[in-house]
Amino acid sequence: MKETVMQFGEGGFLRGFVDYFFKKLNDAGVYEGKVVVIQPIDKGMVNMLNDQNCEYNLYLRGLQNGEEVIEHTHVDVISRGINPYEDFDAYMALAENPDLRVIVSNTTEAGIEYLGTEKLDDKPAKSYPAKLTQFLYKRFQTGLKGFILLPCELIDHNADTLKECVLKYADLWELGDEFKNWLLSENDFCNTLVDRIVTGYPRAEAADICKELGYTDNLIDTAEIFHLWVIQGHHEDELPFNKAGYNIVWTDDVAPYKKRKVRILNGGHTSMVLGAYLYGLETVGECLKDETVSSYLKHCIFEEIVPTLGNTQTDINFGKAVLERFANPFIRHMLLSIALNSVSKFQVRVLPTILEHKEKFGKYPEGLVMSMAALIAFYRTDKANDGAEIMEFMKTASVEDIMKREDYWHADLTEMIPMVQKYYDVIEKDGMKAAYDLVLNK
Ligand SMILES: NC(=O)c1ccc[n+]([C@@H]2O[C@H](COP(=O)([O-])OP(=O)(O)OC[C@H]3O[C@@H](n4cnc5c(N)ncnc54)[C@H](O)[C@@H]3O)[C@@H](O)[C@H]2O)c1
Ligand SMILES: O=P(O)(O)OC[C@@H](O)[C@@H](O)[C@H](O)[C@H](O)CO
Repeated sequence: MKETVMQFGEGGFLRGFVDYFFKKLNDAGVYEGKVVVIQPIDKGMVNMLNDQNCEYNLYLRGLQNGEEVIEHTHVDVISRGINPYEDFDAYMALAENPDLRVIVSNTTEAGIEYLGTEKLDDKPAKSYPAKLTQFLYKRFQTGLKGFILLPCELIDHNADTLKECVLKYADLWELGDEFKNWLLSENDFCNTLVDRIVTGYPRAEAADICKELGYTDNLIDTAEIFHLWVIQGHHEDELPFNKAGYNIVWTDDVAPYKKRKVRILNGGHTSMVLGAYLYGLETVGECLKDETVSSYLKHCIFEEIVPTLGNTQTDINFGKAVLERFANPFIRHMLLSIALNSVSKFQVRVLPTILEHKEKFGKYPEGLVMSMAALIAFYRTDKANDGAEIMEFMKTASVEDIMKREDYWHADLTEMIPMVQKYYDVIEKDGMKAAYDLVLNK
């Protein structure tokens, strides 16, 4: 089968998300094309992929309407893996393939960067955008059609940032205006938002799974069933994921989807985990099983976050899906891992809801404000994990001084100090249970 998709990255996320969708597209008979995988950095796993004919088993596991569901897919949509550090020519030769049409990537939050130190004739250039520029320039020279680019990196405006980096390399390497015009007019850099928890290789269960399969698979992948891929652009005719039954949204603006996801899912996590840890729990699953903490989470999501967003049916449904996802018995998500860098997460994921709630309803939301007090109490413990300065300051500074750190919160929070102080005192004197009860009017 022809190769139509080039994928930068061979990690668990892309294999449990993008490759799964292309596999299902092919199976549904609405698309014909394989994915060729490029290893973005010199140390990687394309050899492992090639060693097993680029096939692997993916297990999607979770709750659907309260029932445990497991979906097993033997993914065979990847044609081959190329390591450009070992075979740069094979990588560049792909530019001459007229069938190649889509470029996807997940190079972590660090991958889309402009270094400015590489040369056009490096084999290959170091950063992902530089490698991509080498490739796109070759494509331009062939006179073939441009690409649909779907970066999956979890950074704001992922495609715009990638395009900016490529344009900078075009300037650095003096590739000319004609190339830059082609880049802008013949290629569509689509911002995307990806949402699926991919838990990767199931170390503890792998031996049993291989026994059942009857062969060794070193690249077994696991993920939740839920998926959402929002793509800013309109290529639904060429990539008819929806016809294959998947929740891929083509839109003119990815921003509202991102806001919903960050405020409800990530905001739900960040407002819950610090207090829940102080309360004595370890995982998100335990929180959902605990009556007090799950009531608190539901209160934050459905009484505070969702109403602030606008209380649309879509917001409510997303909130319900998040509860089911958090309760997924197959995922052991540690509170302390979510707690990493909570100060900046709180500023982006929770605080905007608190401030908008006050603006919209004239009062601060009790549950989320309490979570700020819990955050301060958590940073007094030795479990906090954040920048050195933040940890040192947060450990001993007064609630008032912490609230006044506009460099942390990017807002003036003076008005909120008495409320946060009240909850902080309750947590310190009577413990988390008392703070939860106060929020829930018990
Ligand atoms: N696992 C999830 O649930 C999930 C969900 C959504 C998004 N993500 C994001 O995906 C990323 C992790 O992906 P994964 O779970 O497949 O992990 P992984 O470690 O299996 O894969 C990481 C991939 O990124 C590449 N990479 C790493 N550093 C790079 C760099 N500096 N430049 C270019 N490429 C680089 C690696 O070569 C590899 O292909 C994280 O950034 C995470 O935020 C993960
Ligand atoms: O990955 P982080 O540390 O930025 O945030 C922790 C979680 O909120 C996050 O991993 C979610 O589970 C994920 O964003 C779901 O798509």
